[in-house]
Amino acid sequence: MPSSSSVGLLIEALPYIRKFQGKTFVIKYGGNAMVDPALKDGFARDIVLMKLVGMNPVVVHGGGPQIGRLLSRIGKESQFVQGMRVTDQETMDVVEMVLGGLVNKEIVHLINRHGGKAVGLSGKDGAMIKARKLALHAVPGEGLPSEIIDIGHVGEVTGINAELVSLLDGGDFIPVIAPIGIGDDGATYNINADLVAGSLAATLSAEKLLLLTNTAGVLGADGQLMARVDAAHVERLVAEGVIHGGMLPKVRCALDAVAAGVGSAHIVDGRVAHAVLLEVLTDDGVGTLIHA
Ligand SMILES: Nc1ncnc2c1ncn2[C@@H]1O[C@H](COP(=O)(O)OP(=O)(O)O)[C@@H](O)[C@H]1O
Ligand SMILES: CC(=O)N[C@@H](CCC(=O)OP(=O)(O)O)C(=O)O
Repeated sequence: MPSSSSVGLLIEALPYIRKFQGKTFVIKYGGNAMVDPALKDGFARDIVLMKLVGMNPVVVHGGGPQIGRLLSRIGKESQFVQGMRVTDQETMDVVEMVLGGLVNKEIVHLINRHGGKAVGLSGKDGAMIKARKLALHAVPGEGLPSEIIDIGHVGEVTGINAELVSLLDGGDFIPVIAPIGIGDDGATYNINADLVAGSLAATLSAEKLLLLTNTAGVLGADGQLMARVDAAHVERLVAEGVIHGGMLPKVRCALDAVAAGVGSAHIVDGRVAHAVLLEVLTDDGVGTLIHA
């Protein structure tokens, strides 16, 4: 017998389930949030439940730590500039193997084991993610000499062909996407998963963009969680160095997504059990809301 408190939770979820019928949610599952087997199971069940009650979850995954582990096994150090992995040709091969292979299939398998119908794709499938070489600009105070920094085969999204994603959504499938892009020149690009999630959310006019990571959300100068933050405040925190590293692409893509019409963007603590459902189906959101 469910207790009255679990019935209360279901009743709390009801208006959200009605409001979000048929709506698309882009959920970025960061490599740092894929730590504990119970949490991973919880994530998969959240996604399956969303689909069963009529929403369209689209998963974009990272896998930075998993890439780093394989690189170190072949004797290669990981190096990051502004949260982006410096990617030579050998690193690009490892990135494609780990993201398109291991991590993608692990998530697909998890979702399917919990009763979903997940299909794994990389940006090469259906020519989905078009990219060009990222022009990374030096941030003041970083001590780097040139205006534009060359970090190798790192890409930025130039276009998304979401036809395949829409087809899968319509057919009851759950797309699980690895952030690999293709250039006009045929080159393969390593793209930060946050940036792919943001662009995909904008292309699909998503209701929400959720970025699951390993912090409570965006922390301010005092180290406290910020419940909401806007564009001007983000730029101040970046200039002060309070937002740095892996949080930079997150806040930037979240701002771009809301500016492009995505309903809302949230940076969410993936270490909290069922963080996705807590954000989507309850009155108290978790993490930081990024608004224009
Ligand atoms: N202001 C900030 N608030 C929270 N985290 C921050 C902030 N600035 C930098 N970070 C860093 O960003 C990290 C999240 O980015 P990243 O490691 O790339 O995660 P993911 O693998 O989930 O994409 C945090 O663990 C933290 O170290
Ligand atoms: C260019 C770049 O940095 N690409 C990332 C792609 C994976 C990713 O984004 O993983 P997380 O979300 O787990 O950090 C990388 O090589 O690590």
